Amino acid sequence: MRLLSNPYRRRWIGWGLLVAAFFLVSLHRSSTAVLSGELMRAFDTTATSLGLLHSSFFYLYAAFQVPAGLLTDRYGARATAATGTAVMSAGAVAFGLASTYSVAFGGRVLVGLGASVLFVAALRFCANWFRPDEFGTMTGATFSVGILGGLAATTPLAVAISRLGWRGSMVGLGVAGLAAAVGILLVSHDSPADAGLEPIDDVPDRPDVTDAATLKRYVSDAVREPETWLLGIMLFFMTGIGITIFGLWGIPYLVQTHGISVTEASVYLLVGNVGGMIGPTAFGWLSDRWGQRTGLIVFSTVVFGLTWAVFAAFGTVPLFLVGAIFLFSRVLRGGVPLAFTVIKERHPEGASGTVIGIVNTMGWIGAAVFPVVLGAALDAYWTGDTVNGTRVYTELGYRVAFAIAAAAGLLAAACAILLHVRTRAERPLETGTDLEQPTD
Ligand SMILES: N[C@@H](Cc1c[nH]cn1)C(=O)NCC(=O)O
Repeated sequence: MRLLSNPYRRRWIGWGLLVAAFFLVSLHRSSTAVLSGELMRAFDTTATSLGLLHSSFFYLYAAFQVPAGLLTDRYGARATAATGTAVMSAGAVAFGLASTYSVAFGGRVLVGLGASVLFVAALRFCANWFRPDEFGTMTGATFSVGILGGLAATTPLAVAISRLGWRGSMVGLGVAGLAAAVGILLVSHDSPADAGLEPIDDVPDRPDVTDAATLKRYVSDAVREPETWLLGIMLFFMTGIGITIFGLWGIPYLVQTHGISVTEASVYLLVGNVGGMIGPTAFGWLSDRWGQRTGLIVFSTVVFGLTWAVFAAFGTVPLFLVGAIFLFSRVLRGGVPLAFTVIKERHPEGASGTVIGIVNTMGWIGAAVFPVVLGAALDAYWTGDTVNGTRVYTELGYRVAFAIAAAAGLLAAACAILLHVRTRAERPLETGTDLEQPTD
């Protein structure tokens, strides 16, 4: 019981439940790769209808980031996250039990809708329970849990499917999500005061909820601020290219240019994702210690652009270097989630969810756009070769795709540098005070 009545312990349990639900979001988001064969057999789908089932999640997720932020600020992180987790989990159960494609599609739509609130709600919770000089670490740690959820959608999900079947696995994830929803409702209160607890030292007393008229003003203030667009455009490139290469074209590139198996290729992506888990938490922690945000974002965007420039320049990079580059570049890219910390710190406390939702939207629009852009580049250099009906792309095609990724990285770096220069004159993060200040 002391666990729940001590605000310093309670905040970790509340956050743990929220990120457990966010872990499920990431798992569902990436699950179609492993589920695809089963779904084709169960519903006799074409590649197009399977693609629709997969991509509908991303479109819904992107479209609902702003409403998710508004709901979180208006009704609180607890109510919004518990409802979202329950909707997502009911969708997973419906998906697992579906007897037709339409029911499965409806279930997947519910999963996407419910899932869309959890990242924003988890960060809004952190804004109310953690000090400003802890928020960078919490942003990074939340992001890292997202990467872990994506990892769970690979071999662990495949093992679960082989033991429980795809339907049993989906229903199981749904039941786990419903349990998380109940836990969030019981424990993840909007603030220490809302939970009836003593305040936490140096955590400013924040409004649990914001009224609708004030929220409208916050949205118009945010969209008029150039920094919002610089952060959003930077995330558009970074999330878009990252998700496209690590979620889609990375495996075909390794298989087709190095002649290795899909299983072997997936090990290199796994190594990259391990880096992707370490980087955000490490950079968040460093950022809080150093009182530095935008300089770290600049560093990460430059490393990102240079990484893809290496692949664009050399095409077939030796495999040991591929592993090393994937690992280190993903670690060093860990400064990017600080974008959410920066936007939160530029606006009033009651707008945290809304402004985080606004910039996150742009990242996920990138994730919808770049698979098509890089796919078109590969198709443009395709020479007509196929193996077992699958297109085999040329090394030149991959180099052009990587050159686009490098150019996207440079544009992201330009946004980050501009942001850094514009915000340099503002006061640095004051640690240990009850004031939140714009950083850098
Ligand atoms: N972990 C990220 C998603 C991501 C980016 N690159 C690979 N995965 C994340 O948490 N993004 C925010 C969200 O809304 O999921």
